[in-house]
This record gives sequence, C-alpha cells and structure tokens, in this order.
Amino acid sequence: MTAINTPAAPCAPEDVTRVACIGAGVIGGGWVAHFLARGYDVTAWDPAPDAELKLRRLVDAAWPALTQLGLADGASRDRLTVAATLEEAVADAQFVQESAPEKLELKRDLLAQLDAAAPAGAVIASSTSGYPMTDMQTTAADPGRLVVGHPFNPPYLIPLVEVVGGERTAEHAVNWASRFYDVAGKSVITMKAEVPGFIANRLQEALWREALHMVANGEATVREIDDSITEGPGLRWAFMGPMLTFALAGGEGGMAHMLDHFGPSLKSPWTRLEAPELDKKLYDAVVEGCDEEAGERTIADLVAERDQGVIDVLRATGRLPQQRRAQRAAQHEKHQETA
Ligand SMILES: NC(=O)C1=CN([C@@H]2O[C@H](COP(=O)(O)OP(=O)(O)OC[C@H]3O[C@@H](n4cnc5c(N)ncnc54)[C@H](O)[C@@H]3O)[C@@H](O)[C@H]2O)C=CC1
Ligand SMILES: C[N+](C)(C)CC(=O)CC(=O)[O-]
Repeated sequence: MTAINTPAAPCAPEDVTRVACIGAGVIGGGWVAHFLARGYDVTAWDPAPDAELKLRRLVDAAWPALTQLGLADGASRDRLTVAATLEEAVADAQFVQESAPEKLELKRDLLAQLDAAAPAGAVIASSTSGYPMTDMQTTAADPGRLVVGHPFNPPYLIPLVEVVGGERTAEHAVNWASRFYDVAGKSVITMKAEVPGFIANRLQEALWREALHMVANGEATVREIDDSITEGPGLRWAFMGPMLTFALAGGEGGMAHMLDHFGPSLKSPWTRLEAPELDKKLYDAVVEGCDEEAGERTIADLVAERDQGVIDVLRATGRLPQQRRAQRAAQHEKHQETA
C-alpha cells in the first residue's frame, strides 16, 4: 500500500451513528437490516423503481431473526430512510457500504460518484465478492478512503467480513473500517494482501468448481453434493476450520502426521481446478437439481430455514452476540483478577 494523503474520517469508528447503504438488493438489504439491528440510523439508495418495497420486505423478514439475536438499544426499523438520490443518501453519512451489481465498470463509476458526494474522509466500503480494490479505485478523486468490506449472505447473520485496501488505499482507512465493523458486531479479517476472491471466496469457489464438474460428468447429483457437505464436513466447519479439522485426522501426530500420511494424495487427480464450461446442459442440471431439492419450499421458506439454522448453530457454539459479550466480560474479569 502506498502512503495516501486522504483526510481523516469525520469521527471515530465508535462514534458512528449514521450509515449509508448504496444498492439494496440481497446484500445491500442484508447490510441495512444488520446496521438497523445494531442501532444505527441507515439511509439507503437504490435506482430500481421497486427497491424501497423490496428492501422493507427484506428487513421485515429478517427482523424476527435479528430480534432472537438481540437488538441493540434503540434499534428500530423506523430508523431507515430511503433517499431519492445517491447524493442525498450519503450527504451526512459517517460510513458508506456499497452493494451494487458485480460489474467492474459500474463499481468504478459508482465509487467515484460516492467519493464525490460523501463527506470528506468518510470511509467507503465495497461489498464486492472478488474485485481487488486496486481495480475499482482507478477513477475516484480520493482513492485513499476506498476499501473492500466483503460480507457473507446474509450479512445480518453471518459474522465474517473481509477487509482489504487497494494499492492507493490509505492504511488508516483500512484500520478505521476494520475497527468500525468490529464495533458494529461483525467478525473481521483484515487482509494484508489483495487476493482476487479474498480468502473465503477463493476457498468456496474451488469447492463450487469441483461440484460443477461432478454434475457435468454425472458423477454426483446436486442433492448428493449438498448432502455430502451438510451431513459431512460442514458440521465440523461450523466451529473448526479445515486446517485444524485435518490436524485431528493425524491423530496424536496432528498435522505433521496428516501431511506425511495424506500429503502424497495431493498429487493424485482428485481435483479439476479449471472451471467447467457452463453450457446449457450443466446450467439446467444445476438449476433443476436445486429446484428438486427445494421441493415445495419457496425462497422465503428457505431463507427462514437458513436463518434459524444459522442462529441455532451460533447459539450451540456460543457465538451469539450476547454470548460473545458475556465471554469477553468473563475474560476481562479473569484478567483483572490475575493482574
Ligand atoms: N449475493 C451474495 O451472496 C453476495 C454478494 N456480494 C456482493 O454484493 C454486491 C451486490 O450483490 P447482490 O446484493 O447479490 O446483488 P442484487 O442483484 O441482489 O442487488 C444489486 C442491487 O443494486 C442495485 N443497483 C443497480 N445499479 C446500481 C447502481 N448504479 N448503484 C447502486 N445500486 C445499483 C439493483 O437495483 C439491485 O437492487 C455485489 O458486489 C456482490 O458481488 C457479496 C457477498 C455475497
Ligand atoms: C456467491 N458469492 C460469490 C457471491 C458468495 C459470496 O461472495 C460470499 C457468500 O455469501 O458466500
């Protein structure tokens, strides 16, 4: 990262009360729900004519889950304003989250527009799933305040956000964004290096590519692929990542034995990491497989099922916001006693 002379943010991350969300689809709407539940005033803007209706529906659908998680003091759906223009949406924002479609030119232009309209120094984060900020910040007058803040769907339930700057992002903007997300109840990974797809999507895409190859070759059905994860490794991954999980596969010898034992199989042709051609046959097989697996359940049914599932897993593994707060308080108390 080069040193950039970008102004300081208008306030400390802890003092933010007003957030702007630009683009209010699946992810932008999810961010709106998250920030409202954490007690912020949120202003949203989206150019689609029916955007406000869809956004308020999404927030209403998410609210029962958010209530279960525990709302911050003063949190209310009434604190959402839908602005008529982008300029109005960000005019007095202390932080901006951009969640527009994943198109590079669109993101470049939009980030430059947001930079021109937002208060000087206010950090602007993009939800992009994979573009490096270096490629998106090319036309903004102050690229120093532009960062990636990559969420996971739905942002109101999945804690992780990956934060990374581009070559022209100021280091203080990356640090500010990381601290802000932390204060706003997210679990933050601040990346030192720009990697297309960041960390988690690089991993997810590898898995997805392999799944598509298996469907394309008739080696597994969509349902078998899903069951192989939910009935298998997915159960472990909810609380222990793939590295530590595999260390246990080495028994008392841990990861060293695992590598000695199974390392050679890395060279055997288990994976086909070139992306498969998304031809009509594969496309239809994947779409039809998902429809068949969903059965009578609508998207709204599946969203409710997923939300409850995530909450149950978070609760069972001690990671609900209130559980984390209690753990932090207990750790603090222990630390005070031993100091
Ligand atoms: N869907 C997902 O699972 C995830 C998506 N993302 C990222 O979030 C961003 C948004 O994706 P989704 O919410 O899935 O897409 P979406 O299609 O659900 O929503 C995009 C919204 O942007 C609006 N829009 C169109 N042109 C715009 C403009 N010029 N300025 C502002 N808004 C505009 C659309 O009207 C739409 O409401 C993308 O960068 C995507 O890569 C990140 C994590 C997960
Ligand atoms: C499918 N996706 C690449 C847009 C997914 C993400 O970016 C993160 C997620 O929610 O898994």
